[in-house]
Amino acid sequence: MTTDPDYVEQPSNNNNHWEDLLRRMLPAGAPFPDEDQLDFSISVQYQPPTHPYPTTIPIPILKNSTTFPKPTKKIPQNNPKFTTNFTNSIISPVSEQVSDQVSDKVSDVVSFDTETTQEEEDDDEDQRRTDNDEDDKKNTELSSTNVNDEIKKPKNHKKKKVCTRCGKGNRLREKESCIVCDARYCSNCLIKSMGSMPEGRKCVGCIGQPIRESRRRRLGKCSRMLSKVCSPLEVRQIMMAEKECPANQLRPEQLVVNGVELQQEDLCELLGCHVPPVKLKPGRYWYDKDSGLWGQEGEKPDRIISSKLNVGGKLQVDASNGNTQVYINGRQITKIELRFLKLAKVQCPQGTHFWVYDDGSYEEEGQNNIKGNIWGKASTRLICSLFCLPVPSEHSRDEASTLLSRSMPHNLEHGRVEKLMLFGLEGSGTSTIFKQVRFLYGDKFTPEELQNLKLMIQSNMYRYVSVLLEGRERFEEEALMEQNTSFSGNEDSVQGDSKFGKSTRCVYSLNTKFKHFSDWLLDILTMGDFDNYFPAATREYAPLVDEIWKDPAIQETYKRRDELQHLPDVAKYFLDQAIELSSNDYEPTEKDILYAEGVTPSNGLSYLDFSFNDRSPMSEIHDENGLSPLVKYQLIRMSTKGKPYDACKWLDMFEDARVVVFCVALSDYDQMWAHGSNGIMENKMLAIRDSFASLARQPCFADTPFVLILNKYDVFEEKIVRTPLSVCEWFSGFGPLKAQHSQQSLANQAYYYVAMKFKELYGSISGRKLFVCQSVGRESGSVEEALKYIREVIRWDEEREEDVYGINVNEDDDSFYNSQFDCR
Ligand SMILES: Nc1nc2c(ncn2[C@@H]2O[C@H](COP(=O)(O)OP(=O)(O)OP(=O)(O)O)[C@@H](O)[C@H]2O)c(=O)[nH]1
Ligand SMILES: [Mg+2]
Repeated sequence: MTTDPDYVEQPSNNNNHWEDLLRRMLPAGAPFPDEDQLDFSISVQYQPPTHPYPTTIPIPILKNSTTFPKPTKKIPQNNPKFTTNFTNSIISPVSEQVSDQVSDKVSDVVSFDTETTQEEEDDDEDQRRTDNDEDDKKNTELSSTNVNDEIKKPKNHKKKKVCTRCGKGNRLREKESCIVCDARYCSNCLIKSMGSMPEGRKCVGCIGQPIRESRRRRLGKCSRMLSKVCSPLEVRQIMMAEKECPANQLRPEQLVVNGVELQQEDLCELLGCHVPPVKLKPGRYWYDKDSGLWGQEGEKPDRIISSKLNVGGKLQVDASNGNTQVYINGRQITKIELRFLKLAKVQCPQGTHFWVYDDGSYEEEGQNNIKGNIWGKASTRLICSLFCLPVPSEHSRDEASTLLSRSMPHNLEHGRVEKLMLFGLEGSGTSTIFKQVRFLYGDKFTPEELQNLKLMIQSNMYRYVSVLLEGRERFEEEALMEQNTSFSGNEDSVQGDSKFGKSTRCVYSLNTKFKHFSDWLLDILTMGDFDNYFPAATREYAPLVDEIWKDPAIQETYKRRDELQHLPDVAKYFLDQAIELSSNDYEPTEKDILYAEGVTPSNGLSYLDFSFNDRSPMSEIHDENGLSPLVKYQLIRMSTKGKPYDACKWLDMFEDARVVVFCVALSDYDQMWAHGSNGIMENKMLAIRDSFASLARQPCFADTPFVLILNKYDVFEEKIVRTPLSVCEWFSGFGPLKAQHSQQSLANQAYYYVAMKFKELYGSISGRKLFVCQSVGRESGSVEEALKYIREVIRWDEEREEDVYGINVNEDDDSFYNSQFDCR
């Protein structure tokens, strides 16, 4: 491919430039893809050999192209354009012919760049003209209905992508838009049109005017374009002004509390109290003055604010639309609250009327007898937070007053937590990914945790030995039986006792000196006494374990590990270092912890708070000191041990999850799995497919983006050359292109095929796009890339939401296209 030196510098000067470049990347004769058909929802990881920081980026799928994708393309290392995360990325056009092998349906799923119709364009013209009115109307109507249903996506947004001031640029170029009138400006015109931005991103003529409500959620959130145009200090000042200047604040008439519209003094009281409802949007709310519970009208409580505020009307019995016949301070509570109360062991038969005070103490109405404190136990606070019910912080008042006493109330933004739900069938690697996230971004392991991990690792070691010893017994029996049935009287052919013409030894026969230990260990396991001895006796038997592990009979047994249930491949890793792991001063390394089984519960919930600590332009904006990122994440791992998600009654507690991540071990396509209560064996990938489908059908995740992690790519790559993908009947249509034989390219094709099968399935269930990335759970870099991909998906989803209002600034797309430009 030829290089055009001008193009990197001035891509925006020529609207067709990217097309030229793209055309050059396509094989001769391939039809040129329509930009609306680009699909970023499959990610590949590429690790260039000489680059220190590999990156995952989404690959655009170019529909209607006629050739199979070339898997990767390199970006020149010395390209000055790439100083961001994407420096080391690759991007390649991927023909959706792969998907055509699967079905055309996928192309029908909703994408961010939806096709437009004339009717919709006309509608949109009207829409735009009346948009401000509509915002206002909405504010007065204070509707809480789904915005997606309410407002059509503006269909002339291609026109809008052009800079309002200079008229230049195409839809792929970044724009920043005015938070009042939505006029868009390119980087050259931004400062000229918005000046010093004393009220944030507003055209000079819009200063003083109220913002569009649809922009409220993004107030104070910097875009990449702004951070390129202004210095970090300026960005901080502009963002602070945007969030805090009076013109951009809510107006009292936009809020109705307990059926009564607020007055200015009510709003002041509400926002000025110790614990105000942060990030308040226009709407109708209910407020329980006695407990401080606060929620949207018709919804469960959303937060706990200061009690006893004199705002709004009287709390109505049906304020939260509950139907449980249990009442708190006169309000009929919702099902979720009732479930929580039951878990918190509060007796609440139907008809109970509770009186709950702002410190959490409660009593039954009329009994004058405090029965306890609802939020008293740490465990109930945890359940509460997992159920998305508000939790009063013991220090909430202190915290809030400290925050308020600081000059920067935007610190409240620290409260933003995005929940990432991680699901996957047993063996998919969710546990490993969870641990990797903790190593990458979470808290360090405390000495106590390390001590527990050490004991767990030591116990596990004895479990592995016992599985091997048990398997050895079985194999020995089988081998001897076989030898004896084929015994033809030739006594020389067998070793051992030939007195009765029977062989008594074979490759699985254990050295007699281990016999006693072996019998004892298997006995205590059978009797359920294992935990009484281990890990306490670890050190005592460690030399023996070491010897047994090296014994040829055990090594022979290990060779047949595929036939041994409950023997993970990490057994070798730990048994190889049995002596070291048993010493007194052994401390688990990161790798030991990563490989250790049982660190996260394999049945139930675990959660982990983290934030990205990378400081690239792709990462979130940071606080005023530039130290900690403002967006926090909570990774919630939910393991159901194969139980169908339909049977998980707790799932709807996570309806506010920001993204659902489903992890699949790609290498499971040839594995068998006992399914259902009858234990019938079936291909594991079919079980995974059904499990994934059942999750995708959950109404609570109907609006949540889904990311599929295709994990264990390393094992897959190695396996695919030996075992065809089509051993799984779901993948029987896979026909790899003959021209590409290499292991990598075969694995790559198979990866896309599997991804498209899942996308097709998800599309048919939800009508939406599934995002897919690959990973190797044991490699931290790979998990890091998968996480960044998930973060991008969240951003896209945010922008999609905004696009519904016609304010998509399309920043991310631009970066990807830029990356693509450089694939020469
Ligand atoms: N080779 C390879 N092994 C992996 C990968 N991801 C996880 N593993 C291993 O696969 C095994 C199963 O992974 P786990 O992390 O236990 O996943 P899980 O079974 O979903 O989680 P649990 O239910 O807690 O057991 C472990 O031995 C991991 O070390 C990977 O990408 N490549
Ligand atoms: Mg496991």
